Amino acid sequence: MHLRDNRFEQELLKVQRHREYRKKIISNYQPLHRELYTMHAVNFFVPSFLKAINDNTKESLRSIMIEPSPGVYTFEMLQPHFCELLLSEVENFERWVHETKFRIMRPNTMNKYGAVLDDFGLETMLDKLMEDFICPISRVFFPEVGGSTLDSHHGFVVEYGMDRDVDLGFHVDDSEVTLNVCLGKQFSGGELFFRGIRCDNHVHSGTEQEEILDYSHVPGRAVLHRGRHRHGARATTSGRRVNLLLWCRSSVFRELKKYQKEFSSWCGECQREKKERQLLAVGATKLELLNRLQKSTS
Ligand SMILES: O=C(O)CCC(=O)C(=O)O
Ligand SMILES: [Fe+2]
Repeated sequence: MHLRDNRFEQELLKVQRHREYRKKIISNYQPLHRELYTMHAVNFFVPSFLKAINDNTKESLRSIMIEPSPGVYTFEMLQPHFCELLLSEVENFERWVHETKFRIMRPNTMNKYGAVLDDFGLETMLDKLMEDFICPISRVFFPEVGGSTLDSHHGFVVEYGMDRDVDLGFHVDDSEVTLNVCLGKQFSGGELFFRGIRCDNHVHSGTEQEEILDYSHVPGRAVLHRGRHRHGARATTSGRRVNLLLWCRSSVFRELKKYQKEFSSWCGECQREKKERQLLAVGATKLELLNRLQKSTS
């Protein structure tokens, strides 16, 4: 068997196993707040957010946004009541996990706590959230990384506190666009820090002064950024912080990226290198012209 076939088989097996895992949870876990499992926009979102999405113009979306650093957008999004319900649903799920001793998968390798919302029945609702409420925004603000063609997601909550994860290391997300909304509860610390957008080749390169941003989470308030925007979360020093994360992906963008390797217009370092090459080229042309002028006048 070819290596490629083998890898394909393994991938298929993984998908099948995950499907079984999900089925097992969903057929055994009893949701506490059924109203969370289908999209009820009026109950979920604050009126300013709903209006901007309904108007669906660049201006209306801009009007609810703050952009504290290029490429990081924050806006009021979730109603306090929705945050409370989701927090209580997650607690209920965790109680069930504890009581049944079900071995759950964590959201990713960086977290010891937290839960994948897609795994216990919230996938359809989160798909709608991405399609109808995030895509209209990312289409306008992140078109160069597939913001208009988001077609799959990974939805989860992260939990920080003294008896949970404390902080989150510097990383990039496996997403084109990431939505991060604070659900509560009461906490201090836990700031998000950003350090500029980078492609695979430049992910470890230095940071420019203007790329540095520290953002303090506010319950109900969303942060939207490119997955390739380098970031991390500082220690939550007291209380408990829970955030909803939606890593949104575009298969179209991922396919296109394979054929467009040498220059990523969205990477800060690629842009700087391009500018430097242009400056060098301009300098060389000037020198050449000067040489010719000198020759013709001597
Ligand atoms: O804790 C946070 O707010 C950041 C979480 C995050 O960046 C992630 O899970 O990818
Ligand atoms: Fe992240």
